[in-house]
Amino acid sequence: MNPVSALYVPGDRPDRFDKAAASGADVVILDLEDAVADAAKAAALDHVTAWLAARTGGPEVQVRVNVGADHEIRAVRATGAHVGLRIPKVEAPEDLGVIASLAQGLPLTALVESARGLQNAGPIAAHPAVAALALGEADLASDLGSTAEAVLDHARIRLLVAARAAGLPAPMLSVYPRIQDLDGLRADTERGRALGLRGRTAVHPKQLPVIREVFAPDPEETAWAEAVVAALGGAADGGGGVATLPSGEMVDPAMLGRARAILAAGRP
Ligand SMILES: CC(C)(COP(=O)(O)OP(=O)(O)OC[C@H]1O[C@@H](n2cnc3c(N)ncnc32)[C@H](O)[C@@H]1OP(=O)(O)O)[C@@H](O)C(=O)NCCC(=O)NCCSC(=O)C[C@H](O)C(=O)O
Ligand SMILES: [Mg+2]
Repeated sequence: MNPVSALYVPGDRPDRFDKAAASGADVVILDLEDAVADAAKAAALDHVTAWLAARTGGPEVQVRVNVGADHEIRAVRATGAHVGLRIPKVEAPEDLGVIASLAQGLPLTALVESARGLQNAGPIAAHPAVAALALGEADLASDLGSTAEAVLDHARIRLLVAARAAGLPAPMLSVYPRIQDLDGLRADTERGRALGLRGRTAVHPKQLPVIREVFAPDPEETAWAEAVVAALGGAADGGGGVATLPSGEMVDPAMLGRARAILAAGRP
């Protein structure tokens, strides 16, 4: 199944690393950036690298490094752990040159968190070291001076288009910082899902069940996808053709890609 949930844990809270790994999140993000005060950054890097070096299994892990902190990438690389690197505040593909060479093949998730980054989302996504895009909505709102839903939706859509045009997966949604407001989390996550984003990053384990529920395979969508594949199986492989579903909907190969993606996303 594609990852749909990720949990941030501050790098200076090693007491929480194992909890995060056992939380059921598909991805654990060890944060060295904004969740860690400047005075604690060196100790956080030590905690993160020690944990990575000792780790023997568990969910996918990413490390969010600081802007310009090449030594952090070197230190993570030196652990030999196969982790992803989450690169904050990427504004242009040139920002990734040195990082990509230091990363030596570790997959990069580029965080787009500014107007300039959003303008350059296409070229950033096309950088060969970039495996995924993600939006940093809090920083973006500060840069734009707007928290309007329409502005946020616009940013989400632009990021989705940039990612898909570069052949990358649909981005996950950014964090929802109001931890106690699970109804608000659900509503906002459903809005993001309807736009086409897939999955969400969390800041607290209690947010994970809501995220998982919103991104669970939708039985109606799955039934539609199965019907499309059943109706078009032979015709599409043979180069085209139309069919009519029992519901009366006309379908042709244009719908087959989406149907197959829905079925693939629900498969373990
Ligand atoms: C937000 C928090 C500081 C809240 O911490 P706290 O008040 O201590 O939480 P609780 O008392 O409710 O904790 C209950 C139990 O859950 C465990 N817990 C809590 N949070 C985590 C976590 N993130 N990972 C693992 N485990 C967690 C506690 O240990 C308790 O367990 P137990 O004692 O066994 O009952 C805190 O949740 C936190 O630090 N969250 C992560 C914050 C973070 O990383 N932020 C940075 C990413 S978001 C961002 O940067 C924005 C982005 O860049 C943008 O621009 O948009
Ligand atoms: Mg940010």
